[in-house]
Amino acid sequence: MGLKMEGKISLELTNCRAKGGSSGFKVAILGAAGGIGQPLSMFMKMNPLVSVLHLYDVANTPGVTSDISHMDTGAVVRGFLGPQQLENALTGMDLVIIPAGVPRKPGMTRDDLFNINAGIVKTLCEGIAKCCPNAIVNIISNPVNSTVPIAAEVFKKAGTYDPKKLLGVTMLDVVRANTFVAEVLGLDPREVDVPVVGGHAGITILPLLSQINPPCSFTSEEAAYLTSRIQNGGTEVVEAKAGVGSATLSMAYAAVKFADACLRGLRGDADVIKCAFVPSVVTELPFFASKVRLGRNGIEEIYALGPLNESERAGLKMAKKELAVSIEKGILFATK
Ligand SMILES: NC(=O)c1ccc[n+]([C@@H]2O[C@H](COP(=O)([O-])OP(=O)(O)OC[C@H]3O[C@@H](n4cnc5c(N)ncnc54)[C@H](O)[C@@H]3O)[C@@H](O)[C@H]2O)c1
Ligand SMILES: O=C(O)C[C@H](O)C(=O)O
Repeated sequence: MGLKMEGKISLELTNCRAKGGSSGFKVAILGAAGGIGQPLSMFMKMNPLVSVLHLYDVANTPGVTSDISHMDTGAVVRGFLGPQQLENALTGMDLVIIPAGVPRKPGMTRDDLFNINAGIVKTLCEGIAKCCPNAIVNIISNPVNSTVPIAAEVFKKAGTYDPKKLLGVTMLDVVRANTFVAEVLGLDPREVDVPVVGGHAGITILPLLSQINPPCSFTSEEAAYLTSRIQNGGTEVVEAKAGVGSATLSMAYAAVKFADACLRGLRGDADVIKCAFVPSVVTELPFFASKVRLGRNGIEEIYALGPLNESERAGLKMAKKELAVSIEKGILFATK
C-alpha cells in the first residue's frame, strides 16, 4: 500500500506508526475547540507528562486536532466530535479537563450562564462516570461555584463519587492575584504566591493578602484596590473583549498550570500544593476553595484557612453567604 490514497496521505498508515511518549498520562479536554480549549490543547500537547491527548467538542474538533497533531511533541492526539464519540473520548483517561460551555458577555454574571452550562456539565460528567470513573476531573465551566456541586451529584448518583478527584479550577484567580500584587510591590510575579480561597465569582473570590509568600504588608488603600481588582479580574477581561467572550489565554495558562500540578501529584511528586474549589470541611459549606495538596489519589490534604485579619474575616462571611446559594442551586439542579 502506498502512502498516498487519492491524493491524501493514508491516515490509517500514519496512525499505525504514531508513537507517543512510552510513559505518561492520558488526558481528555472537553470543549477543546473553544476559546480556552484551543490554547489549552496546545499547551497540553507540549506537556511531557502527557502521552495521549483526546480532544472532544461538539464542533470543529477535526480541524483543531489535525492542527495540533502536527506539533513534534510526544503526546499522541486524537479528536472526537459530537455526543456519539464522547464515550470513546473518555475511555481510559487519567485526567479530564472541562472548559465546555458558553462564556459571559458584558453585563452578565457567571450565574447567568447556569441555564446553559449546568446541563452541559451534567451530561459530560455522566460520560465520565460511565467511561473513566477513576479520572481526576478539573472543572473550568462557569459558574464553577455551581458546576462543581453538579458534578458531585452526578457522580454520587452513578455510585462513582470520589471527592478526592473532583476539583473546580480557581487557578486564574491565583494567577491574577500574583500578577496584581507583584505590580503593586514592584516584584517579579513568579516570586509571589497569593492564596485565594472561597469560590470563583465576585465577592466569593477571597484573596488572603495577609498570607502572601513572601510576607508583605499593604496600606488599607492598597489592600482594598487589590481585593477589588482580583475579584473583578474576569469582568475586566469580559468588558475589554466587548462581547466576544471572556478570558481564554490567561485561563488556558492557568488551566495548564493546574493540570500539570494534578499530573505531578499523580506521578508521586511531593509537596504539590495549589488552591482549588473542592469538596471540603474547611468551613461549614460542602464545597470551598482553599489550598490543597495533590498526590497519587488526587486531593491528599486540604489545608485550613489559617489566621485571617479583620477585613478577610468580613470578606469570608459575605463570601460564604453567596457561596451557599450557588452550591445549593447546583445540587438542586442535579438532583431534581
Ligand atoms: N474557571 C475559570 O476561571 C474560567 C475562566 C475563563 C472562562 N471560564 C468558563 O469556561 C467556559 C468556556 O469558555 P470559552 O471562552 O472557552 O468559551 P467558548 O465559547 O470559546 O468555547 C466553549 C466550547 O465549548 C464547546 N461546547 C459547547 N457545548 C458542549 C458540549 N455539550 N460538549 C462539549 N463541548 C461543548 C463549544 O463548541 C466551544 O468550542 C465558560 O463557561 C467560561 O465562563 C472559566
Ligand atoms: O469572568 C468570566 O466570566 C470568566 C472567568 O470566570 C474569569 O474569571 O475570567
